[in-house]
Amino acid sequence: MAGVVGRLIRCWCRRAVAGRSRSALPSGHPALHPGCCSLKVPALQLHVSKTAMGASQKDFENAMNQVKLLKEDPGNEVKLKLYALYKQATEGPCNTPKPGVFDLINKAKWEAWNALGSLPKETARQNYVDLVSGLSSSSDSSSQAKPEADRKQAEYETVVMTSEDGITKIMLNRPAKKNALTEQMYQEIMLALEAASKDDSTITVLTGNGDYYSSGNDLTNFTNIPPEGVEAKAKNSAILLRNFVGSFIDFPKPLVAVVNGPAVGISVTVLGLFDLVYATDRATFHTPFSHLGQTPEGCSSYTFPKIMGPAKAAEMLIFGKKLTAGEAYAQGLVTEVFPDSTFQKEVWTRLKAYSKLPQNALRISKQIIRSQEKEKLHAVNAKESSILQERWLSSECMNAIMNFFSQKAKL
Ligand SMILES: CCCCCC/C=C/C(=O)SCCNC(=O)CCNC(=O)[C@H](O)C(C)(C)COP(=O)(O)OP(=O)(O)OC[C@H]1O[C@@H](n2cnc3c(N)ncnc32)[C@H](O)[C@@H]1OP(=O)(O)O
Repeated sequence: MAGVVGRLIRCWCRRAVAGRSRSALPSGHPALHPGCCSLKVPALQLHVSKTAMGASQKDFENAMNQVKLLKEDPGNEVKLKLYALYKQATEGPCNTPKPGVFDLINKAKWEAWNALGSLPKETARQNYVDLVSGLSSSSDSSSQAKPEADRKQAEYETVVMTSEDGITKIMLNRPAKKNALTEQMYQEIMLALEAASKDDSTITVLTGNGDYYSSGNDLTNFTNIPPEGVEAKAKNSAILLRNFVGSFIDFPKPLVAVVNGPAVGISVTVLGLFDLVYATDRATFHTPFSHLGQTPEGCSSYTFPKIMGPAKAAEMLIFGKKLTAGEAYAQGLVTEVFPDSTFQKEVWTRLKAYSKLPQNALRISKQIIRSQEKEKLHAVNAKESSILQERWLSSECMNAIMNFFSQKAKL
């Protein structure tokens, strides 16, 4: 089914990007027209309410025009994201009924929009502008050489993305909150990964700013309950989680975690989807799911037993044992541990050398290794997300989160 949707979306979007339906364009946003698709859906006329734009209306309109000028097809995932961010920025949370199961294109569009949950309009608008600027800079870079300077890519609020020496670095940037992952941060990491997958870099790195790599899911994510209630919140969170982990499963380039400090929860479980995990000897690896009334995610219910054996995986994922960097290395979760004093220097020297290797050979080698299990990983991700959707409604989970905020029950 996904293949069918992919083909229909590619077809639907091709005409939009090629601008063949440009004449149907309302002033502003490109119409997304089904083009040659066998499945006929009305051309999407997106009208922008002036009041929805706010202060960055000019940037927003410029971004919409930039989409029409893109030299390269950014891929259907990105086009669905553009569509979703546009709707969120102009209409707010998804407010239409879910299309029928056979209405493949509109269902894919609806799911993309719905996955943004209660993302504020202003954030959606900014993310739209950032995504387009990332696309424009990468399509420009394919046509002209840029000095090998530190090129700051799209502006995000919770991550910093830079590209230099063939390496795109995505740095989690909420050090005061131990880089806890808010809903906005999940979205921005996905957007940054999408941009990194399309830019001219060879390797992509995820790291943290400050003394923590990441303390995992921001527990305040469970406190902003929308008017639709906790069930809707759990459902939207499960969609967001599945999309987030899916971004790592599908990432096409060598992906490296530079674990600069302690790592908790989902920031640990997705490590099984990275190609290299370099850690400072200060780092620890903690997956306290039972403690929080929750269950494993990030495909760790499958990857961790494969990496470290069922007994060690159970000790981490079921019983919440916190590993030192040395233990994580011994169990195969970490590729190499470095002394904290020389960690950054050693790791970046090594990565700069790796980034000089033939780009396509690196990418194709990764694909050979990862493609054998991609379908399985997506199935595991779907299962884990649906189980967590239930767990988040449990009293065990709600009590654990209240404990954290009332007594600051630290892990
Ligand atoms: C869309 C949903 C997807 C969900 C996917 C499922 C994911 C599951 C997980 O990731 S489970 C793991 C969740 N993480 C935690 O439970 C960690 C909670 N934090 C702590 O236990 C501690 O903060 C610590 C051990 C990480 C660090 O302790 P310490 O060194 O003493 O620092 P502070 O506690 O003072 O932290 C500074 C500041 O940051 C706030 N903070 C830290 N981590 C989180 C967090 N995960 N969520 C929310 N806030 C966090 C902490 O409250 C302090 O804030 P303050 O300065 O008091 O305002």
